[in-house]
Amino acid sequence: MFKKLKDGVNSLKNKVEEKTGIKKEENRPEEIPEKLDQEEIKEKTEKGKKTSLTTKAKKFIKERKVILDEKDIEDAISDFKFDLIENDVAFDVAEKIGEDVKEDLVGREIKWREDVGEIVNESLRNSILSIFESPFQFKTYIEEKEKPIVIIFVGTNGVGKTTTIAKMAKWLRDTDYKTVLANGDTFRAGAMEQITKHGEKLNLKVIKHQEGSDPAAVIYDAVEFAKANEYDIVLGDTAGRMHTDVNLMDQIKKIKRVVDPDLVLFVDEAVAGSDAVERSREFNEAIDIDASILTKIDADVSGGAAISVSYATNNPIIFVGTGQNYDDLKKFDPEWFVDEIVG
Ligand SMILES: Nc1nc2c(ncn2[C@@H]2O[C@H](COP(=O)(O)OP(=O)(O)OP(=O)(O)O)[C@@H](O)[C@H]2O)c(=O)[nH]1
Repeated sequence: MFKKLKDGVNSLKNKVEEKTGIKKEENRPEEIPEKLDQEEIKEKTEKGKKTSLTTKAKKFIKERKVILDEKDIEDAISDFKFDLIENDVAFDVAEKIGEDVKEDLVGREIKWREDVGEIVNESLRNSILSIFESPFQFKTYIEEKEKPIVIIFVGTNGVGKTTTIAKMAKWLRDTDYKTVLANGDTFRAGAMEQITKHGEKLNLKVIKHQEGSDPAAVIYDAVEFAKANEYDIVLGDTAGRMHTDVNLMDQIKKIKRVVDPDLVLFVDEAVAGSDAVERSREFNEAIDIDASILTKIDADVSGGAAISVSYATNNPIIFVGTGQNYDDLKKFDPEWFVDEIVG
């Protein structure tokens, strides 16, 4: 998973390693050579390696440590930012990560036995984890919040909103929360059928009105139903809409006004890459989302969208969709994500 991003990280590590002149552990001699082998320097220079590398190596062997300066890593960081952007990391996010890593590495004293790759890894880990940092925990929220909790799902067409609602509904049902579904997608005939089928399969109540009716009224009715029947959770589906469609964006604002949901969850597909990032920004601006869910992470995705959606909305990603079955919804774990990329 996330192979291309991993390649970018490895390339950054190799470049910084090369600049320090500190060899990878497996290539390192047991003891520090007393003096630099002049033949080796000559050979390296002749092969076209930069003089700065040999100077650095010479200095290192003499002093048994290297202090990284900006020019040592400038090019490597710049190439890395480019790799990030190529892998769906938004420009401002790539800038932030590049600057964080640079700030952390410049002036760093690296000693003989230290692993340069590991030092770069740590810098990257800290920078990416700081983007995902959030006090919000979905499970705790559901446990502690006054019931019924009303959650609406928003996003563009076909990204997996209804499927995600069904997956979440199953998990809530299995955790003994009384859950009702609301079909706020009155726009598309198939949508009603789709959510009704999920309701039947999961043995859950679905509140629906006829096609073309006001979606805000449907979800409002579901909330009233939940209150009257002591349900815990209302999951409201909404029609897929492009953030550029003013009328439909006005409609979702109305749903938010009328229903006053506890949580607005933005759903998008990880495969959409930078488009998902742009959409998350626009939806957040229009209706102030609380968290995101990225679907289709099981497809061959670059992974950059996860970092960028979180940064662009300043909100956590709480779940990822990992397939088309009911159990294919996993809690998003930033540590897992960073381990996948950085190793
Ligand atoms: N591989 C994979 N497919 C998914 C995932 N989530 C949803 N899908 C598939 O994506 C397609 C669209 O899903 P829907 O749930 O209908 O999407 P939607 O956002 O409700 O669509 P609209 O109602 O048109 O806006 C379906 O074929 C789903 O099975 C996932 O995590 N992985």
